[in-house]
Amino acid sequence: MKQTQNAFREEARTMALKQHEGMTVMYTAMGSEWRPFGHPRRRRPLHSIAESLNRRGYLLHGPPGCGKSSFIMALAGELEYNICVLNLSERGLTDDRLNHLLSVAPQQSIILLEDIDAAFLSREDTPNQKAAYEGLNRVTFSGLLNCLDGVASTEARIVFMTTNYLERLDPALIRPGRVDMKEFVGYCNQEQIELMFLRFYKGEQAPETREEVCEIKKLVSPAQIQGYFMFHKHSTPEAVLSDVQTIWTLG
Ligand SMILES: Nc1ncnc2c1ncn2[C@@H]1O[C@H](COP(=O)(O)OP(=O)(O)OP(=O)(O)O)[C@@H](O)[C@H]1O
Repeated sequence: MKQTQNAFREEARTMALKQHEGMTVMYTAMGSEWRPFGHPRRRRPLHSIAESLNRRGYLLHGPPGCGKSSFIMALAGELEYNICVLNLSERGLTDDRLNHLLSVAPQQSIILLEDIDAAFLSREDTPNQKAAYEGLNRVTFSGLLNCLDGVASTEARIVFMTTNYLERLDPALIRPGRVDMKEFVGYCNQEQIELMFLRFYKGEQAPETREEVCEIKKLVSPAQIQGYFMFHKHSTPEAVLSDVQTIWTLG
């Protein structure tokens, strides 16, 4: 019986080794032994290190409701990637847990760190706030940087961060190598307003209403326009047209 078990184990080991041929397995120390950690990674030729310097992380910044998350959803759909969302402000998320989660995140996935500015204290916070913060079990800034550098070396993962406040981010977080592309996602321009109205109203009462919106010349987000559409789902064209000002006050 024992012999059969050993033979079976040996065969499983050989099969596992075969399966991971050409792959680099990562291990972590658990007590006194090493255990495989995360998914095996394809062996990395040296020249790929230089190549990958160009494709590590992306930062989308801009006012709320302008489409940062929607863009990432659409991109994931297009690439057939999954999205792993992480809230760094979550209580109990320590450096180790973050490191672990990033290592075992499914392959072909976008790691999305939302509202990255909210995860750390800014220099203006009071000593009281700092003390309260330090008492919590949380991710440290240097822990996050290490984790990000680790993810960057794995294949088939893309890191996206979003924030409403670019100016609150520490330059170390968004330096090239960690964030290689920063993109501002802002309020609607006239063309976008037109497109949204035309799509929603299929041309019916669209023209006058969108002209009204453009004429007001106030910044408007796609989320605000969408909220307005929802509010007026069953309204008459006259009501839609007479109520344009509420785009900025609804919700
Ligand atoms: N370009 C767009 N076209 C149509 N709808 C949009 C567009 N951008 C955003 N929306 C709609 O606005 C809502 C909010 O968008 P989203 O969550 O992507 O914004 P966000 O920039 O990520 O906001 P926040 O900074 O608050 O997280 C969603 O319901 C989305 O459908």
